[in-house]
Amino acid sequence: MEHDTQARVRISRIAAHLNPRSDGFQNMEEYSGVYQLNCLAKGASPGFKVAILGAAGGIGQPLAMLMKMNPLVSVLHLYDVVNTPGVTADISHMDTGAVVRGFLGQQQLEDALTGMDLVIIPAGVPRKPGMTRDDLFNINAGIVRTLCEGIAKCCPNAIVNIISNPVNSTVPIAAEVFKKAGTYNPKCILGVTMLDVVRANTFVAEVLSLDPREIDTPVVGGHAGVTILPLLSQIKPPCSFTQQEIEYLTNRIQNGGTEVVEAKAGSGSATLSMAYAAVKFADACLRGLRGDANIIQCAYVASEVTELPFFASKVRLGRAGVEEIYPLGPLNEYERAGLEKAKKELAGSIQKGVSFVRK
Ligand SMILES: NC(=O)C1=CN([C@@H]2O[C@H](COP(=O)(O)OP(=O)(O)OC[C@H]3O[C@@H](n4cnc5c(N)ncnc54)[C@H](O)[C@@H]3O)[C@@H](O)[C@H]2O)C=CC1
Ligand SMILES: O=C([O-])CC(=O)C(=O)O
Repeated sequence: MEHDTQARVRISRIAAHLNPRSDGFQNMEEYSGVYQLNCLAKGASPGFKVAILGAAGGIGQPLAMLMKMNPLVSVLHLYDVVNTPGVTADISHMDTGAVVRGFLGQQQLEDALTGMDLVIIPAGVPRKPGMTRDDLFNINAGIVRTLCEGIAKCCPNAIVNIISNPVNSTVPIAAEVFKKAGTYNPKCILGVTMLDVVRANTFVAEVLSLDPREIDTPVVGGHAGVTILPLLSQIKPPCSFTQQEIEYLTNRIQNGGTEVVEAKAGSGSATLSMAYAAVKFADACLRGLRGDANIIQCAYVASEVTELPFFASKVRLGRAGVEEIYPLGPLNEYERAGLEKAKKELAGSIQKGVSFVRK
């Protein structure tokens, strides 16, 4: 009995230390037992602190699970406006190093963000068949703005990975929010276009009967329709295609998201492949933060590669976030024509995002 009481006191102290405002959970009474035991079971291992905003969603849940498995993560904060107690309790039982804490609702956003090194944002509504990514703007623009206001206040130096669509506009929205707050660092805000690269590698490997893990396809521009521009002429190792294969691959990569939206027939868009891509990208950001050399990925960032203020291209990730942005390299005629189409659409999406915050 005596022993039990002492153990309980010790557990509460550790829980309070790890999450001093844990009483914010709406269902904390039922939840606290699970949470506190979890905290006692694990100590924080050395590594990075990562928050996922939208952690209870279709992308958020598998993303949270995969980040819990990442040895570079010591603390994982799961934030959403619904269901985080359940998701947190569930994921916290995984016997990996990261300590998991859940945060529910706007009043806990600041606690979720304080001290974070990397913030990943998959919050917002997904597409249904017949919609474009831009059709999500009206709802998702406001969500991303609010979340970025929190980041600008609580962890202005964190690297931010933006998944919420339309990425072509939500990244400019984030930049404007940070500018308003006086904490804008263009090296830290990255639109996640990794799924386009993942798809490109998969589809190219299918066409050439190769292992997708051996293929590295740069995909530049943005993340919607014609703004997704795969540079098949620059694949490593070099590959050659017929014109018919080039057109098939470009079209399939540009419409990969729609392919999934239609197959899911109203129940959402890509979640599992997106979580995989998001973790691949987040892991690259963390390895960059750790100081690993030569971490190069495609991302949609503030850029001078074209005349547009934002553009996706290969970037080198490091301790400061985006440390170098690579030029597009030599394009063939087909890619040059694609670039012109991409830039035209991107210009409008960027302007729409900027005006949303400035208005
Ligand atoms: N960048 C990319 O390559 C991709 C982007 N996406 C986008 O990711 C977003 C999320 O997709 P899913 O996870 O499938 O949607 P979902 O609807 O399954 O999950 C979204 C989650 O966001 C949460 N949420 C809503 N408002 C919030 C707020 N203010 N703060 C925190 N959380 C909030 C919801 O409660 C929900 O749990 C969509 O906008 C989708 O278009 C999806 C696939 C690929
Ligand atoms: O297509 C969508 O709406 C989701 C997305 O961005 C993708 O799967 O690439």
